[in-house]
Amino acid sequence: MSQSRRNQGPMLNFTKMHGLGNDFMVVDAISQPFRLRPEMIRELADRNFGIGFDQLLVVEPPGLPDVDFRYRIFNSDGSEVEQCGNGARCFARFVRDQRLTNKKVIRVQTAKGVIELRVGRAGMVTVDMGVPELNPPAIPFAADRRKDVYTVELGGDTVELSAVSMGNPHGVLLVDDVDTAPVGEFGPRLESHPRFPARANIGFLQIIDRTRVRLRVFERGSGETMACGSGACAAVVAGCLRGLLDSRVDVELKGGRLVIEWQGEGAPVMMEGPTASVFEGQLRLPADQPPKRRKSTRHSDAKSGTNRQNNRHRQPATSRP
Ligand SMILES: N[C@H](CCC[C@H](N)C(=O)O)C(=O)O
Repeated sequence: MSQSRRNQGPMLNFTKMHGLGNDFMVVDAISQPFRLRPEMIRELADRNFGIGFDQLLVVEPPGLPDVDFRYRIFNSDGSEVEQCGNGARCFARFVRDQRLTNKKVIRVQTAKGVIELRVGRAGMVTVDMGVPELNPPAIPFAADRRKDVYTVELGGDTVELSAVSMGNPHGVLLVDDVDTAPVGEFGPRLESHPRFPARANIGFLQIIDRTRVRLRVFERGSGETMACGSGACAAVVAGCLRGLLDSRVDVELKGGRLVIEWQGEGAPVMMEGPTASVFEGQLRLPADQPPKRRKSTRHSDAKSGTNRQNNRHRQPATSRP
């Protein structure tokens, strides 16, 4: 066997998806061996030299009872994070497209808890994003007590922002017009501001009226994206805490619209929006990725009790050459 063949690892099947232009590489790590190092994720995320994506989403077998899958999320800088709202909707579509389940209500374990995904018609998915966390230590955000609006020193400037966790940390600033907001200047400086010890996603929120807003988000670990689902949730929470929004809000992002509902403190934030599957691909992993064979887990609908297997999308995971 040639040297080059010996240096080649297994093939990896993936699907490219997006939620309002926030785009993802999605991998079924149940049916095929998968393990990537952060530098490999950064290479694959590169829009010139790799596949190009904002986040990598990985489907794993559940680690908890009464949960269908585990959902791991990696930013384009290789960092693993706790939540991705647009990704959660695409996750629900992916596991059904790949016949890993035929359930319409899917429970998914993330690094920070369990979220419930409800598949609707025409690619629409509703996600229960959980109860927002507002206590500074849990966000995490450095503050001596919880406030609805904090003043943050930023070099010679000071900015007012709300701090919210949707499982992942967000800072939300009010702006008059998102088109002229200082996203490129303040985004990176606030993303890595010392008061956000785990860094943060930074939302720039323009209130149109009590039921409509516009939003741009400079995402932690990925930069400005076309849309941010958890950011839309955090922005509506911030607007409600300031008494500026009703409980159901249309959030206009660069890539399109999400509908966010929040009934107030202690209630979960509900997010509804579209999903899109763009293409399926294969790549060959480097040889130093020893396959960890997992037993294949097929999920069946509790009612039908049937397992549907689909090889339509997937080559059998190749063993090492
Ligand atoms: N950049 C985020 C993860 C992706 C969130 C976003 N794509 C969404 O739809 O919620 C973070 O580091 O917390």
